[in-house]
Amino acid sequence: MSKEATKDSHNNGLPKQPPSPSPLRFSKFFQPNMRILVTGGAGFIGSHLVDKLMENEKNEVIVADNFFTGSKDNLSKWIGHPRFEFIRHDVTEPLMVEVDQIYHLACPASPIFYKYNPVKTIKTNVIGTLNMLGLAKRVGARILLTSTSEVYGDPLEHPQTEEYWGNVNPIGVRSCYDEGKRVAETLMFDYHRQHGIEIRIARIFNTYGPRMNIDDGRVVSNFLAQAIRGEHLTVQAPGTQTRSFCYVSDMVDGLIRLMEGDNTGPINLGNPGEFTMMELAEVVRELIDPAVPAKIVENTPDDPRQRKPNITKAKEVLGWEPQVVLREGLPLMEADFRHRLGIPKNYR
Ligand SMILES: NC(=O)c1ccc[n+]([C@@H]2O[C@H](COP(=O)([O-])OP(=O)(O)OC[C@H]3O[C@@H](n4cnc5c(N)ncnc54)[C@H](O)[C@@H]3O)[C@@H](O)[C@H]2O)c1
Ligand SMILES: O=c1ccn([C@@H]2O[C@H](COP(=O)(O)OP(=O)(O)O[C@H]3OC[C@@H](O)[C@H](O)[C@H]3O)[C@@H](O)[C@H]2O)c(=O)[nH]1
Repeated sequence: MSKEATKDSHNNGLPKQPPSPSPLRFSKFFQPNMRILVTGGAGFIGSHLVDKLMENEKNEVIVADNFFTGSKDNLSKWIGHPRFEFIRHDVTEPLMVEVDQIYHLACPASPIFYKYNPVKTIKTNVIGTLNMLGLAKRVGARILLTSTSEVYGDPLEHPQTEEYWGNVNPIGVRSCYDEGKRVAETLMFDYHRQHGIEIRIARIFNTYGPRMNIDDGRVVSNFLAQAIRGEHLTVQAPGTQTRSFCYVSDMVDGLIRLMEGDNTGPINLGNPGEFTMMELAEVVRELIDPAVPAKIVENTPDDPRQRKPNITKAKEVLGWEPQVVLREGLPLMEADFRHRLGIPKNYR
């Protein structure tokens, strides 16, 4: 690509050519085919993504994480591996590394954590994404943002397609997260149009699986931990609100396909199986302990009343659809939770 092409601010309305990869990425003795940065790689989805990327011997993986909700335990098997590197880093600060791809996941995802310090959450989404885009621009890397179904807010269109612009409260207690992700998407497209950065955007719907924080506060981890401990399940009112739950291995597969493919997105990634929270509680009771009751408790403001992805686009452009249904995925997560809680099956 000529320098002129990058300078051309008109370019017939088309995005600019992507910048060339930095030659500095070859600066080490080991020359991977792909040097990949995963921000938020010590978290739930990030650590499963790292496991999958590390399966490919030609990949070198660098994780940057500040451990706000992530944990070293999630990456323990890779510490010391020659193709793996960990950097304790907050994405609200600039990062200088030479990489080919950036999976940008860093952001607290559970409502209790993202509401805990909302100013930090929005800084993470806005300044953190700006920093990662700046890095992508400097080194010529392709960058994938894990956006969220929360960009649809309390959706008036159901199921949600990527064309739906959403119904979001800009000043509510969830706005630091959902508006933060909306700005992050805007930044991604502005860098793409203005600087030719290669971007990918995944809109992730509720994802569950092993390694979620036990006290994460999200509904699947809460219900499982409660059922295993023999405590009542806390169904937040009214209990008729719906979500669609995707198993983490399916999500990781979708993210890698998106990164490797040609489509910028945004693309919905999620499992279209839709459940009310009452139904989810029933499935958990049935699988784990029918003796534990489900109780209705108070909800928090602006809780979306329904959510289900339309995944036609993911099927068409990525050849992707989830393989693991809820009744298969929950027992896999139960085994991990029992192990970590030290409560074997048939304990009580
Ligand atoms: N799990 C889901 O259901 C879901 C749904 C939609 C979108 N997502 C998105 O996927 C990504 C990962 O979610 P998750 O469920 O694995 O959450 P998680 O909380 O387990 O992981 C987030 C990781 O980001 C790190 N982090 C947070 N702020 C940071 C900062 N300022 N600098 C560096 N690291 C920081 C945390 O320490 C953690 O390791 C997030 O971007 C989230 O918004 C998740
Ligand atoms: O103990 C609980 C926790 C939650 N809930 C309900 O379960 C539903 C799901 O709540 P969660 O906290 O698991 O997650 P939410 O769907 O609200 O948000 C999630 O959406 C997608 C991602 O971006 C994030 O992971 C997170 O923001 C809500 O209706 C909530 O009211 C319960 O009934 N009981």
